[in-house]
Amino acid sequence: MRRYRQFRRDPIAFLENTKTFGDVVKIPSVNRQPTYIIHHPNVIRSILALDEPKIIKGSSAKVLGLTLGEGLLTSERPKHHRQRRQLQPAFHASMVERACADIIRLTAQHIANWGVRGAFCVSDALLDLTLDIVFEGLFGAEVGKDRALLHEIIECSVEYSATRLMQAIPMPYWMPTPSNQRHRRAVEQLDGILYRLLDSMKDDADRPTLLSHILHIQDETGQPLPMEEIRDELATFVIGGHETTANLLSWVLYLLSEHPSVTEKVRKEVDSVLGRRMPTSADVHHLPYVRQVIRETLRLYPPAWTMLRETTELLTVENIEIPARSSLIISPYVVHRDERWFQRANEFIPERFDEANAHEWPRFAYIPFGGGSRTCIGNTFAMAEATLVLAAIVKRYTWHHDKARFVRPEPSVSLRVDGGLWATFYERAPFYQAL
Ligand code: HEM
Repeated sequence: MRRYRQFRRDPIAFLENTKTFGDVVKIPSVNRQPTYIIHHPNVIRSILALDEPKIIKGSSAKVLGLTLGEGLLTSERPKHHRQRRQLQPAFHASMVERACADIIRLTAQHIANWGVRGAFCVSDALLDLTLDIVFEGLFGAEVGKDRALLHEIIECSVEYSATRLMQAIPMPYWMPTPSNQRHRRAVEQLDGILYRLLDSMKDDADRPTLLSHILHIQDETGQPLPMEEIRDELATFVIGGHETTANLLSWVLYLLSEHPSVTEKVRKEVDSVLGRRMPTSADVHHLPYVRQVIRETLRLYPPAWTMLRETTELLTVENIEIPARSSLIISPYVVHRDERWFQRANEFIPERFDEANAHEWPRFAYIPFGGGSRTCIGNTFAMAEATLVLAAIVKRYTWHHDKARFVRPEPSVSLRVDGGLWATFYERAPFYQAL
């Protein structure tokens, strides 16, 4: 119980400390289900990719499922296989390319007044931007008058899920506790917004977006997906697809503000590639240093800081036996900072991702987007989005974060900046403001 309390108080420090006990560390059970913390890339590979038939998401998916239902993130086999097969084509490079136009337009609108605001919470501003990008870029719809309510609903359900995921024995969901009731109300409101969105999109389903792709999916008998399943996918993309990228961008802005020489290199690249013009989707692949900065930020502050699994059968890997019905915790945050795979692991060195350098780490030592059949379906989209948003910000502004506020990670469902990142932005010379 003492260990469990330590975990709840500071999960990241707890997970990091367990590294000193080995590559697979067993934590005694508080609910008759032993927990194993996994630190070795080979064991991670086995869990995420090689031994998938013995692994499920289990209770963590059930917790997130209270909000997301059985969408792609929370479903189990065989439903997950079918959903992945149906949804994968929507994430084709051509869809990402089409969405880039929305990303660039929305970024220009959202950042337009950052230079006259003084210090503000840029993490909140990024959440607002990435929410619009999911709605307009992926659904072809506007957030509209539901914006404030939607942020509130998402915050309520994320907080609720984060708390419940950390509880060894959570209160049953049917009990009318204040937090259960608040969560139920939030889910009802979310349903209202998503079903209204679906209603309004029926006549516009021919625009090539992720949403229209979902609306056109048919089963073997030619039937469309049930409305409840479409709702679950939309909830998954809204909640899974915006805070992760917003948090990533907050951490990028923080790290750049702390590392002026890296910022200078980024600025040089952005200025030389874009000159006076706006970024376009083609620039995503012509800004290699920007992408290295993003990859290195994903290493140090991976938004998905843990991945949770359960065994359904005995798993034997690297001579270690993990019994059936065990909980498994993989922490990209901890694995990414392991000196065995990354030299000067706690330092921000984007050059380690330079294509010219041989990447010497084992494949599953760098897993910001997971691995195996449950790899993030939005990874290409997220990388394109982060690259374009960062390029647009760098082109127009310099900034520094508020050093009076201590910046540290808050491990919620994804890895936030605790209290949000506060920063002041300054317009660069007009030549660079062509956005
Ligand atoms: C920086 C941004 C992002 C990060 C770091 C990230 C990370 C991840 C990770 C680690 C997983 C695997 C979770 C697990 O195995 O338990 C995942 C799954 C997923 N992500 Fe992302 N993600 C990001 C952005 C996005 C975006 C933009 C979308 C949607 C457009 C998205 C949609 C999903 C979905 C639907 C899944 C479930 C995939 C499946 O189980 O088949 N993510 N993400």
